[in-house]
Amino acid sequence: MHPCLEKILLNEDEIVARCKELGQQLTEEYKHNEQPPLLVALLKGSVPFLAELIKHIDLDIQFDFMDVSSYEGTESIGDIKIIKDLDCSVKNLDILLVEDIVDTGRTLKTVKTMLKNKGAKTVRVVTLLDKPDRRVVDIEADYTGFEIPNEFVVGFGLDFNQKYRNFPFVGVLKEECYK
Ligand SMILES: O=P(O)(O)OC[C@H]1O[C@H](OP(=O)(O)OP(=O)(O)O)[C@H](O)[C@@H]1O
Ligand code: HPA
Ligand SMILES: [Mg+2]
Repeated sequence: MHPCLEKILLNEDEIVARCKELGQQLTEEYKHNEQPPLLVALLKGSVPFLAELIKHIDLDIQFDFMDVSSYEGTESIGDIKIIKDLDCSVKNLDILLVEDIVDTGRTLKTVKTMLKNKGAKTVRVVTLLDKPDRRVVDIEADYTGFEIPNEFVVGFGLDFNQKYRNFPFVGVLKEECYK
């Protein structure tokens, strides 16, 4: 195991199995919709989750990316910066926002409001991880892979200072590696 890891919280098989369940659930939820949803994934953390999830959605979906940033190291800085906006319009579309983690909830709340203000018909959220103990704004995902305790996690897209996103599992970072 990597020397900066305390433990593995979710292994690859568990994550893939949960993505399959979520994909099947989303297929059911949207299959009678007028139009398939546009998946909007937030760079960079949600990329591995998006890649796994879409294999299991049996609909003619499309996806696009936004890049917003609010973290320096392990600290949420509160102020959400847009680094890259969507390439396409969301007007009258059913949007499924794809996140790796909902932590304080600030990113999700801000992006959800932005998409609604741009005329999205509906905005729902699917997240791989939810850390409810850390929430500072009132927001919940519609579909959640796993609820996790209040520990700083890395892997499957999640980073510490841009590192460890490529781990095929989610692990807890040792405090001595970031404090
Ligand atoms: O609920 P919050 O406290 O807002 O935190 C969650 C957000 O923070 C992280 O993104 P970050 O801004 O670090 O960008 P990244 O995806 O490129 O790592 C993570 O990927 C979520 O998008
Ligand atoms: O626990 C986390 N790990 C990595 N990035 C994050 N962004 C919010 N929470 C986390
Ligand atoms: Mg991050």
